[in-house]
Order: sequence, then C-alpha cells, then structure tokens
Amino acid sequence: MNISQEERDAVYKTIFSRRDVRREFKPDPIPNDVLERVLLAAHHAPSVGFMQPWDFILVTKPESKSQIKQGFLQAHAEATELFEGERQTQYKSLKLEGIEEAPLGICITCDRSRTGSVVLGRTAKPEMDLFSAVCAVQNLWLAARAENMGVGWVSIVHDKVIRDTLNIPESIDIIAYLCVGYVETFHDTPDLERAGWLPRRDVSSAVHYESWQEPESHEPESHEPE
Ligand SMILES: Cc1cc2c(cc1C)N(C[C@H](O)[C@H](O)[C@H](O)COP(=O)(O)O)c1[nH]c(=O)[nH]c(=O)c1N2
Repeated sequence: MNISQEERDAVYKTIFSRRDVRREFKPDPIPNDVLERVLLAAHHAPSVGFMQPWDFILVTKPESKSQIKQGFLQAHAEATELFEGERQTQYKSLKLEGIEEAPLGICITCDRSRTGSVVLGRTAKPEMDLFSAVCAVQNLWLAARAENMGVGWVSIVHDKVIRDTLNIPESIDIIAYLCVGYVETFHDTPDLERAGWLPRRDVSSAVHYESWQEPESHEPESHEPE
C-alpha cells in the first residue's frame, strides 16, 4: 500500500502543527467515535517484543481533576524554587497545564511485567517497555491533532498524587498524564518558544555524521549581573 502525496502532506501537516496545549481548551465533550479512533491509534504504537504494555485511564470526574491539579500546584511550587532570578519570574508566569479546563484527562501507564520477565528486545535495554508506552503517547498526540483536538502533557505532578487519585497499583508505572480536548486555536510555534523560554534548535545541529558531536549550548542566556 503506497501513501499518496496528499496523504503524505496530511501526515506532515499533522506532525508540524501538533502543539502542547495548556490554555485554549474548549469544554465541548469528545464524541465517543472520535475518542475510540484516538485510543485505537495509540494502541497501534510500536512496542518492544509487541508487549503492548500500556493502559489508558480516562479521567472526567471534576474531583479527580481537582486532586491532580492540587498535585500540580504543589510540584509547581517546588519547581519554582529550582529556578533563580529572572528565570524564576519567567517560570512562574508560564501556564503549564490545563488539567481542569480540558474535558478529558488520559493517564497512560506501563505494566512492565505484562508478558513475563523475559521480553524480546528488552533483554539488553530494560527501559524499552517504558519507551514503548511513550510511543503510544505520541501516536495519541498526533491522532488527536488529526481530529483537531489538543493534548497537553503534564509531568509537573508527583506520581503518588496520580497513583492515589486513580488507584494505580505500585507495580504499574505512570508514563503520562495528558489533558485532551478541542481547542480554540493551534499556534504555529511552541508556547515556550513564543514566551522566550528556549528557541527551536536548528535541525542541522541535531544531525551528525558517523560520530557524535557536542551540540551547541542550550543554556539560556544569563540576565543575572556577573
Ligand atoms: C515528556 C514530556 C513532558 C512534558 C512536556 C512534553 C514532553 C514530551 N510538555 C510539553 C513541552 O513543553 C512541549 O512539547 C515543548 O515545549 C514543545 O512544544 P510543542 O509540543 O511543539 O507545542 C509539558 N508542558 C507543560 O506545559 N507542562 C508539562 O508538565 C510538560 N511536560
């Protein structure tokens, strides 16, 4: 089966216009058939040894969202202390989640023991099952964009909060908490780029031939007095 030029263009359009969404969520509910398509796309991600270690926990209850939001606020306050000076002020000004605004939360987990202890492809690199679950996240993110829905990944929450809120046993790893919903607008560039947090690297600085090379520094310019 060949991909036509139009189909190819649609794939690239989806990739380049996908955004992490934090603020523009509309409350409109997500129709079941749309949600099913997005979850099916996530479920068709590649996985090490085909172990399909993921599960998707759908979160719609305001009480659950509120608990997770509280967890975010706590972790965000802790994070704020790790930045200094202007960078701290800038960090505090960023909107970094849409937990309560998004109509749907999706927690993606990884069951590392799903298909037994020896997994084809995981023997030399034990973290491959976790990476597989991240592939599911990306499939979901892109499929949602193709459905004109936004997704925001919230990792500024300690696992314990999500575990307690969603009754996730200790044996299951938490990969991602995603905020999902229709959006007002998709920006052309990442929020963090527009806010001046970091620029997009030139792709040529990320591509190396034959051996690894030290990339350019990505330390933000210091605005602190010397
Ligand atoms: C593993 C992981 C974890 C997070 C993110 C991403 C990924 C991959 N991102 C989103 C991130 O900031 C965003 O992808 C980049 O800024 C690039 O923007 P676009 O995704 O292209 O819009 C993110 N954003 C945010 O506002 N709060 C968060 O906690 C996180 N956590």
